[in-house]
This record gives sequence, C-alpha cells and structure tokens, in this order.
Amino acid sequence: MFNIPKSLSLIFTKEIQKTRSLSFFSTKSSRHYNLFKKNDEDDYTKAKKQRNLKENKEETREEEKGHRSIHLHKSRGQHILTNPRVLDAIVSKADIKPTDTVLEIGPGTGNLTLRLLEVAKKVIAVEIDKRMIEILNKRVSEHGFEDKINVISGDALKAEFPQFNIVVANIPYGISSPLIAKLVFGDYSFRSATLLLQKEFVRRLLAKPGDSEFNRLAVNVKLVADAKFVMDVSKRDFVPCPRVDSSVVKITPKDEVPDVNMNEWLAFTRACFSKKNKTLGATFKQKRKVAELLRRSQLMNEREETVVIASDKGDTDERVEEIDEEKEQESDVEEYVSDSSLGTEMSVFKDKIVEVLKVGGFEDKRPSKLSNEELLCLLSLFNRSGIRFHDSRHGNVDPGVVLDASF
Ligand SMILES: C[S@@+](CC[C@H](N)C(=O)[O-])C[C@H]1O[C@@H](n2cnc3c(N)ncnc32)[C@H](O)[C@@H]1O
Repeated sequence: MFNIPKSLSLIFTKEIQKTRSLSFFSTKSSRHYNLFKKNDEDDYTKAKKQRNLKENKEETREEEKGHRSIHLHKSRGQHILTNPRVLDAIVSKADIKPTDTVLEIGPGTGNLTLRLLEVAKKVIAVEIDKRMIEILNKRVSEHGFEDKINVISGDALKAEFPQFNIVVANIPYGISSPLIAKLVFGDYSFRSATLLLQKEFVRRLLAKPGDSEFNRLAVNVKLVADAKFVMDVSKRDFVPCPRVDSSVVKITPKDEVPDVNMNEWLAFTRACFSKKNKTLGATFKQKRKVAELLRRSQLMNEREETVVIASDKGDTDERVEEIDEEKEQESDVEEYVSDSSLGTEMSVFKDKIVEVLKVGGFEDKRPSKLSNEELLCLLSLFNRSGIRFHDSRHGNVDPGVVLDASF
C-alpha cells in the first residue's frame, strides 16, 4: 500500500470524475441525447400543458357561462359540449360558407350557436326548452348576433323548418333516428348535415352489408345520402358527463336518388329487416307476413284500378276516399290470418311470393348481407308481380316512425 498525497488524490479523483463523465457522454451520447431531450421535452410538455390548462380554463369559463345557472335534464339529452377545441373542430369540419343558413337542432346554451353565428349568414335554432332559449338569447345579444338568428321554440320533430342549406348540431341523442329520417326523407334541400351523435349509433349508421351492426337505418339512409365519419368525441367533453362516447358524422344528400317510391321502399325494408338475420324465404313465408302483404296488395291494386276508372268519370278523389273508408273498416290483418275462407287465396299469394324470391335468387339470402342494389332489385320484382308493401291510405309513411322502430 502506498499513500497518495492529498493534493494528488484530489487531482486523481477529479480526473476519474472527468473521465467517467467523459466516457458517459462519449460512449452513451445517444442516451445522453435522449435523456436530455426527454427531460427537455418533459419540461416543455409540462409548460405547454399548464399553459393549455390555463387557456382552457379561461375559454371553458365562457363555454360554461350558460348552463351553470340551470338544472340540466338528462331526459332531454341536455349534455352541454364545453370543450372549445371540439366545438371549433365541428364548425371547421362542417365547412360553412358565409352565405349559408345553418339549421341547428337543440342549441342549448349556445356554445355551438355562437360559433356558427360567427361564420354563417344566419342560424335557425330549434330548441324545446324555454329556459335554454332565455340563456341562448341573452348570450346571442351579448355578442351582437341577434339579427342573424331565428330561434324556434318547440320540438324539432314536429316543427316546420324554414329554409336552410346546411345542418350543424349536437342533437339530443334520443331523437337521432327520427330526426335524421326527417332531414333526409323530408322535403328539404341542404348541402350536408354535420351531427354529433352517440358513438354506437354512428357505427350502426355507417355499417355495411355483412357487418354485425348492419340494419334498416343504414340501408335507408344509404339510399338517399352518403354518411361519413368525422371524429370521435370523449364523454368527458360534456357537462354533465354522459355514459356514452360520441362521434361526429357528416351526412351528404345524394344528387341522384334511385327511381323508387320512397314509401314503398321504407315499408319494404321494414318488412325485410323485421328479422334481419333470417333468410328472406323464412321471413316472407310467415302466415302473418303473407296476410299483411295480401291485404296491402289487394287494397293498393284495387285503389289503382279505381283511380283509372274514376278518373275517366272525373270523380277520382271522392271515389277513392269512399273505397278507402270501406276497406279500412274491413281490413284487418288478424281477420286475414284467421279467416279460413281466405285459405286458398293466402296459399296462392304465398306461392307468388316464393316464386318471386326464387326467380331473383333471394330465397336463401339474408337482408343483413344484401346491398341496396340487390334490395332494389327484389322490390322491383315484388312490385312487378303485384306484391305491394306500403298502404297508401295512411298517406306518407312517417319516416321517423319507420326508422325509429329499428332501435
Ligand atoms: C345535447 S344538448 C346540446 C346543447 C348544445 N347544442 C351543446 O352543444 O352544448 C341537446 C339540446 O337539445 C334540446 N332538445 C331536446 N329535445 C329536443 C327536441 N325534441 N327538439 C328540440 N330541441 C330539443 C335540449 O333541451 C338541449 O338543449
């Protein structure tokens, strides 16, 4: 053992430290770089997060202005979207032009409305809750937008919408199905509808033939419009926080729609999708279904004959109404099912249905796997054989009811 002089030991220790640190930096430079970068990023991220948090808090205060003073009813779907970034994203994805009149269903306290008013020519806002309307009006006038808005107090499913050319809304999820039906099957002309909906609903809306979620809603909407996924929205972006996540979807009405009677189509898809995974053969051979179709086909075919005869006599409407009333009294599917005198007629009609299914190669097919082209082909085969689905005595089918029943 030899003693190192203290002065030398100090130098030695420093050298070792230097070497160690040098070797650390030289041999593990990438690690050093990464560590340094990581630490640097951490600080940066932390600062950014803090800044965002502060900004968010400030912006959220504005977004939370409205609903703080009232009790929100979950039964009315009153979940207020408070994340400013999501609200901005919805407006940006909707692609609103300064000349647009926007229809907004369920404006609530106006978080989305104020943004729409900034970019559009006009906003038509339909709100069922008068307390919301009060808050909305107050906020709208605080921002000086009162001349650009038309607030309609009432139920969006019942209200007549004034003219609009684009829809942007965070709607109450409970009315998604009938509202979409009202928009796409109603007499409205609009460029697109950007809607915030329940995530599960969007999956069903966008489902394709063969997907487990494929259903009548997707089939019917697809006939007249294109629906595209836009983005997911977390349930944490709402107050109060709902139980489900959401997605934004953009629905664009098609320029050209197949030449089909919409009422007939809606009634037909309802019949097909009553048991979407059963074969069409099994569905249409059911006694009740045969009775229903027989009754409707008889009524519709007679009605058409009457229109031809009566129009020759010049009293079309009155005669048709008379006949409709007569038939309405006697027509009841149950009677058809239980009336043994109709036995032969029912059996002939059933054979006719089966024949159509066989000719088209549809007997063993399942509606959940059919494209709209195939469904249109089958409907046309049925109609050409005098098999009808829609009972026009009830006027236009309420598409809301038709679509609603699929959920
Ligand atoms: C999900 S909140 C959306 C509020 C606001 N648009 C937002 O993004 O925070 C739905 C709104 O629709 C309203 N509402 C519910 N049912 C309605 C109906 N049938 N017709 C019109 N508005 C309705 C509710 O009162 C509520 O204000």
